[in-house]
Amino acid sequence: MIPLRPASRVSTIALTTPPLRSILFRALHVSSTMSAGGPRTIQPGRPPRGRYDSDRPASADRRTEYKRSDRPASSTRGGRGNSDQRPAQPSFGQRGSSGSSHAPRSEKGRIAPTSPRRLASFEKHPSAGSRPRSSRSSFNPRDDAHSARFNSEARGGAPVTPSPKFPHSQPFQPPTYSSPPTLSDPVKAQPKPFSSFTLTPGLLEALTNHYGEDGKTTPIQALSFEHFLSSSPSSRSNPTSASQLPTGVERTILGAETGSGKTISYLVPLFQRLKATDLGPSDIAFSNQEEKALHPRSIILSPTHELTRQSTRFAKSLTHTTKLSVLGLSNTAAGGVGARRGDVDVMLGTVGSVRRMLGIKKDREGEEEESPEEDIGAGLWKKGVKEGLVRGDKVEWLVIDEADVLLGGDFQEETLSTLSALPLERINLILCTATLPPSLLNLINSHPLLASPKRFTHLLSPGLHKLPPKLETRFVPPSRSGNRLADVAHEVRRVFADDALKAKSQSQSSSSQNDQTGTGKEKSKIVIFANSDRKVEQLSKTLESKGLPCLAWTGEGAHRMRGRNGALDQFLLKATLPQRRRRFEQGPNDEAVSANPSSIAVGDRLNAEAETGIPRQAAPATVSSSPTATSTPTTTAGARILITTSLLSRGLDFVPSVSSVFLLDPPRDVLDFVHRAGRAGRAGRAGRVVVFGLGDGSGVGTGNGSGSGRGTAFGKGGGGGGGGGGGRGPGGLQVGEVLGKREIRRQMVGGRIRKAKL
Ligand SMILES: Nc1ncnc2c1ncn2[C@@H]1O[C@H](COP(=O)(O)OP(=O)(O)OP(=O)(O)O)[C@@H](O)[C@H]1O
Repeated sequence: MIPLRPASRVSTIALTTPPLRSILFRALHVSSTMSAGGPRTIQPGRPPRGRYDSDRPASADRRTEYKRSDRPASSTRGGRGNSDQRPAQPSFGQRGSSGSSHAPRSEKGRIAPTSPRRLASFEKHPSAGSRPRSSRSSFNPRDDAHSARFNSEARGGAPVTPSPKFPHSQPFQPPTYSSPPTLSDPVKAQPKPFSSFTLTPGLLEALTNHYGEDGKTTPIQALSFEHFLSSSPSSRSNPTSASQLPTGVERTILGAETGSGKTISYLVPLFQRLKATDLGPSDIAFSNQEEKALHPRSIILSPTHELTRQSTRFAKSLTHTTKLSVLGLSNTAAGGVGARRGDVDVMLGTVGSVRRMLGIKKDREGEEEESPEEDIGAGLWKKGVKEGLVRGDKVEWLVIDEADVLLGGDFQEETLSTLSALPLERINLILCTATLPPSLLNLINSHPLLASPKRFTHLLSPGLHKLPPKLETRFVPPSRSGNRLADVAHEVRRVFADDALKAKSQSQSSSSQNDQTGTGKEKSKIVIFANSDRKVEQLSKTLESKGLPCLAWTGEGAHRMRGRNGALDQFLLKATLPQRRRRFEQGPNDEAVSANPSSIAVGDRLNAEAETGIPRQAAPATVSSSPTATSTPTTTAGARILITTSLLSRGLDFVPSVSSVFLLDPPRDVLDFVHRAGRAGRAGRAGRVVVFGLGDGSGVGTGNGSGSGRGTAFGKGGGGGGGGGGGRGPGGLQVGEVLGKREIRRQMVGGRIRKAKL
């Protein structure tokens, strides 16, 4: 008899745009109720105990499954996804039954099968091969009551008060805004055709290329275009008249849920307005020194090099017919940065690289001046690009992408020092964010650099602080074996099997309709987030040992140190560049990488050999991008699993085949959850997020008075957000562990912050 996975281990709830504050409530609540026997109070410090309904040990279940399951390792090798291929975009805001597009739902009391073969037979004979749940788990009215409450809330009903039986069921304080942000009028945010706005022909053409003739704005784009493009700067009502800001200088905050098209919402107005104020060839008379300088007209700041590279490429794809120059400081063609002179219309970079390019020295109390190598992602400094190369005198626009990160936590000081080096009083400022914590609002209302002399215009999508509409959430409590890494491997296979079955049925239905094949050709992928580099390494080794090739991507990883995204190509969506630009943008190795998936491995491996001196035959299949790892850095073309940290949780647009996001560790806070989960279900697509380990002994930021002052909800500084349950979990993982602000920054920047010698 085929051993089946106990049904009670996974609970699935179709989410339809729930308010943030109940997400983690549900996480703990559901995981508690999922265990047989009803709810249990979470006890900090207690090790997790998973429960299976059958007497069969979990390990026996898994062993059998591993033996008989498909091995994606062999089947995917060499089959790299075409990340350049832009899929048909589903229209935004479409609601669908999220459950329908994912794993086949078993009837109540039945178990979802876990391999394609079993799934196929399950579809044919739903009653065969499944067994009724044990009496302990066959039906838990609390689950249903919970789902009903939750769905009612999601549909706009009154917020649900957490059950008093669960003291930790609402671990995060709901945001307490001193003056709550006002969401924009949903009528104004209605999607409109791009052609209904007065856009320059080149921009309209580029948008049409991307999203088709009948392409429409998303809500945040509608709000932004309406605000920035409906009239000329001078004719717009100018609330700054009582202030010191020159007429027309603006302060705007763009807030919208993840994957809702915020990048276009600031790029298009920016390009349009730069075009409007374009004076032609540089009007600056350079001194000898300045001749070597770059004079950007706009700067876009991001937290990571990966995001900078992706945004740069996207910006270039939008401007190729508008004759605006775009320069990414994180490009692989970094030599080009040093070679550039004079005006640049749009310059993109991490806050670290822009700061250094502006010639700002860092002066952190208690720390040594960081070496340029700290900011390793771009490799600029290794390539001899000089500090102080950029002048801020011509900057008209400044965009801070992921503003809640860059203006909060450990990035704040660095960002503010960068802003202070620019003539902010005459620069239009756009803050862009998917989460708007009170701390960010407080900062922009009170910090002299930002608050004075005018308030910000808030353009906030009605969907702000909601999960993408078609994102489904699952919670996987600790298994009986207590080995979370093995649980992840098990769930990976389950998800791949679900997706394969779905793709197969889609392809069958399309072939019967059109006598064609071709839907769902690309195999699904999973992005797994862990809270530390060490866990990324641990998990990648475990998955590798179980025949699941993966790419581990950490801040100090070898690929990153070479300043390239090549190995990530199979996971990241890349805007298509015109041929001639592509040649300029990509070095010879990158060109090869794009042209031929298998050449990723060759190109990177040769580089790795050159840099590390380790011969390539020693390379294992798994990519290990951490310098601390014992394995040789290489790449796995065709890997379907990406394991990473907060580094890739912000802003990055993953390929549509990334169907699922796994959270290995309990999310640090609600913001962390929203951003990590938001890497799936983008652009109105269906997706799922699977959260592991929220069961007994776990807890996230429950404010247990640990006094660490870290991991607090919604960026409110100070205590209250301790380590939750704090139980020592399986495999040496700390359950309920929270990340410090500094750790987040370290993961994103990628270098070590050295302490001053006392
Ligand atoms: N009007 C549109 N129609 C269809 N697809 C769109 C539209 N605008 C943007 N997209 C697509 O939506 C995806 C997400 O866009 P984008 O990365 O800008 O989201 P975001 O809101 O910045 O997400 P995050 O908060 O995670 O940074 C991209 O693949 C983009 O091409």
